[in-house]
Amino acid sequence: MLRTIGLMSGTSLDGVDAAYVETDGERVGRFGPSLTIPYPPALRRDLRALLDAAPGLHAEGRLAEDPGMLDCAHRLTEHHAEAVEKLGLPADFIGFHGQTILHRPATRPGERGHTWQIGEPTLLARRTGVEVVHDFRSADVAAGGQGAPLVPVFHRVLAEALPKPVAILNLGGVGNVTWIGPDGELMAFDTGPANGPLDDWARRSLGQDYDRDGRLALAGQADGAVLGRLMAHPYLDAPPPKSLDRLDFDQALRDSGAGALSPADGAATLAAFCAVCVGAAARHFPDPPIQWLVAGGGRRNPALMKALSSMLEAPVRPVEVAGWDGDALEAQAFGVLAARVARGLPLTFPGTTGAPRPMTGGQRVPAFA
Ligand SMILES: Nc1ncnc2c1ncn2[C@@H]1O[C@H](COP(=O)(O)OP(=O)(O)OP(=O)(O)O)[C@@H](O)[C@H]1O
Ligand SMILES: CC(=O)N[C@H]1[C@@H]2OC[C@@H](O2)[C@@H](O)[C@@H]1O[C@H](C)C(=O)O
Repeated sequence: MLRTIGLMSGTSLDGVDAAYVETDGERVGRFGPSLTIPYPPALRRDLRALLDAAPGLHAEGRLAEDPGMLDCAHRLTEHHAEAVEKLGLPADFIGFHGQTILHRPATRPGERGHTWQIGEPTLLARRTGVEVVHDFRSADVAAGGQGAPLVPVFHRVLAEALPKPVAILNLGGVGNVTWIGPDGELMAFDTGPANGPLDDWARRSLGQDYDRDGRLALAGQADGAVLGRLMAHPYLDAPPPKSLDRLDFDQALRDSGAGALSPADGAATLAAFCAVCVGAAARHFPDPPIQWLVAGGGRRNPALMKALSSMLEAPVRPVEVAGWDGDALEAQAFGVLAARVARGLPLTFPGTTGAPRPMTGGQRVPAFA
């Protein structure tokens, strides 16, 4: 077994999750401690500004040298190094996802896709003295895959003993789902917006980072007209494979008229829309799941969990019912993925990213003694 530390900083831009896992990439020997290092407010703000600017900078070919981007990459890497130091455990590999600032997979055959995760793997290897595995998505995108989601192969390891079919739903800034069939078949894709638009709404209407415990959403009513307009978005019916950039629905949300709703009704509508997207996702599965297991920060939002329960036919429960840690799951996944890279095992599959065949990926930066 390899001793790994997985590091994931998700689309919510709230910080970096770190988790220790002993694994050979195909099984987990032991989970160890995990922790989160929140990003300071200034870094969150700068990352958000970078996310907004990234499409324009990319189109002009200026993203790679953008001083703001380089500065953010450096600062967030320092927080990743701090997370590893705080865990304080010896490791053979670090799985370093980096911060996604732009995700544009190819939309048709022959088109060239792009996915950008920022961070300084060499700095991280120097600071920690541990070999760093990074750049998990670009080989898949270069081969015409979506480059996301990457966690499904880890979900399958976790769910080995569970009755199938089972659906594992991650509610981060964006939602993503893994359906696992009776023989371990995988179907995975991004469902739609999850906490991202809700967080933006809470920031605007409450001046808070998020709608804690869904209090605002629970006080409102979903608006049928706005919801109807959002439900017409072509992403929902599009067959998988498919994946999203954090801001892909921003224009549709602006056009939907949601901005004119009261704070509570707006939050209720966004929570309902997240659930509608998951309901639409379920229509793509080969067979209905026996249960839904929910990971990510959204499982802590009772408004989202309630909306999901009324939308879906099977029970919807946090992953903790299966004995997993819903806050550490994505970080753990990048430990397992680092081990898979080290062992030359595939990361992505036709059923997960639409890769043409099971694909290896990732790059390695050696440890500096
Ligand atoms: N108590 C809570 N009540 C309501 N929402 C919560 C609560 N705790 C966390 N959240 C939501 O969860 C979000 C963070 O989720 P998470 O850490 O899973 O996202 P992420 O990993 O950054 O995103 P992604 O999985 O898309 O990369 C917060 O921004 C917030 O919206
Ligand atoms: C491009 C990118 O960073 N995508 C993230 C994002 O956050 C959730 C969803 O969208 C998922 O597709 C992915 O993250 C997880 C870790 C994944 O690749 O499985």
